[in-house]
Amino acid sequence: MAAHHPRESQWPKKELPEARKIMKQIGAQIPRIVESIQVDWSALGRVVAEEVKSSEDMPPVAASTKDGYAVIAHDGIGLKKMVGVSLAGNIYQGAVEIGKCVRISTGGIIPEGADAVIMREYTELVRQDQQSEETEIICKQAVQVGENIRLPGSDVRSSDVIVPFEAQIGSAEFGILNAFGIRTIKVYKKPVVTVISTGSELVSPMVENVPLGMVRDSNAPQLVALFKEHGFNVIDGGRVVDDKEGLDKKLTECLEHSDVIVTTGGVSMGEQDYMKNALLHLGFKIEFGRVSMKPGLPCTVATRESASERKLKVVLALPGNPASAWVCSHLFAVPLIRDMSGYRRINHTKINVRIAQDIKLGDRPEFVRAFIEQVGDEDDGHPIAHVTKNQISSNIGNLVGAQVLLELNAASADKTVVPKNGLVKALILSSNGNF
Ligand SMILES: Nc1nc2c(c(=O)[nH]1)N[C@H]1C(S)=C(S)[C@@H](COP(=O)(O)OP(=O)(O)OC[C@H]3O[C@@H](n4cnc5c(N)ncnc54)[C@H](O)[C@@H]3O)O[C@H]1N2
Ligand code: MOO
Repeated sequence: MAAHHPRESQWPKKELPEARKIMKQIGAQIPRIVESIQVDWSALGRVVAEEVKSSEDMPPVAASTKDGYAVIAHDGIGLKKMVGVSLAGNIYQGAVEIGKCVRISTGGIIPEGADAVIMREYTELVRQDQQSEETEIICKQAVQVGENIRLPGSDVRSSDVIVPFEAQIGSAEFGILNAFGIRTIKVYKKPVVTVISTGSELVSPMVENVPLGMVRDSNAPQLVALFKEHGFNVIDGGRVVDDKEGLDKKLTECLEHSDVIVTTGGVSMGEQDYMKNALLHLGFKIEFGRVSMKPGLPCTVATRESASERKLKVVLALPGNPASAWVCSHLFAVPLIRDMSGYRRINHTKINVRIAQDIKLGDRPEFVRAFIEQVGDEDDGHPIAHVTKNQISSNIGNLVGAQVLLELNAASADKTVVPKNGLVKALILSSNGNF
């Protein structure tokens, strides 16, 4: 059987920029879906599909920005009789007149007649009653009209935009939506992503004594976790053995409820690598079947038209090596899913870093896992990056602690090494939705 197995890949190697362009084109073909949700914790991280406007002024009335006394500015320094208190949540109903004041707390409503607040620190207590309530104070400093007062609408005016179209709901947006009592909001619906591990050697991570030749499935937990970190709607689709019928069945089953499927394993040259054929058999178009990058050479992406609201199903069939699956997920799956979820910025932020050691360049562009030294180089401000453990793509240890992916070119005739302290581009592996 193996003798008939091809000795060369039929899939042309795409250059990385071309593969990225194809991913963008796929994203552009998929319509974004709008849904209405409650403004509760589940709204965090969602992308807003409408411009949210305020319905009222904030603050609604003039309020104090300091703890002190509401006074009339031109009344000047000297003795003031205290006629009442205006605490946050407790309105003083009377009015302030010349020679009088009202004790006020930060956020308290400015009483009628008053046009300034003098801070407590610039006053002196003269008299108090038997209940220790202040009755007379001296203002030791003059105040200007409007001093320590927030005017109505000085924060937000009625009909101002409070959360812009396509903003992501983070703590600040969540806060302002709550400040205005907005209970429902239109957001982009998250695509459903299913992760499937393929491989006849795989056993559950729960297995204590793994038989020789078998391995615990770590790709599915790793990728489900990565997608959860990004706030995606992800399902663990389980494992399937390397077998044509089994793969067909599993993919067909998962396609029913998924917009995107991410599989690992079975995409290279092995005699049991059926994934590409399974996709072709299910009517998918292979958009690319190899990418000139390390790790991730056999990274495969396929699409098929669908009658669903997204109009297109996408399968990212990633290599089984743990580092390859993880890096390809960052580079291809995360930006596509972010795109489908309505994010404006879908790619990782790139920064320049200095490398802490010589790095030998390979025959393909390479994404090297690295961490950033806490204290940057104070001479020029570039963070210093240290490569994590042995970078071989079958290793899993090099992913632990990785904060950036160093983006290195392939070696050329005149450049085979990036020397220590050399500057290289690095992708920040933040799961922060703002990227
Ligand atoms: N003759 C060639 N051989 C290989 C080539 C090639 O071009 N010609 N490419 C190599 C590259 S590059 C990669 S990457 C791997 C990818 O192979 P597959 O995607 O077919 O992956 P598998 O063979 O199924 O598995 C590879 C490796 O990863 C382990 N694995 C798989 N799934 C999991 C999982 N869910 N959890 C943990 N570990 C997993 C698997 O046991 C294998 O050790 O192919 C090279 N070969
Ligand atoms: O490209 Mo593979 O992912 O190097 O081992």
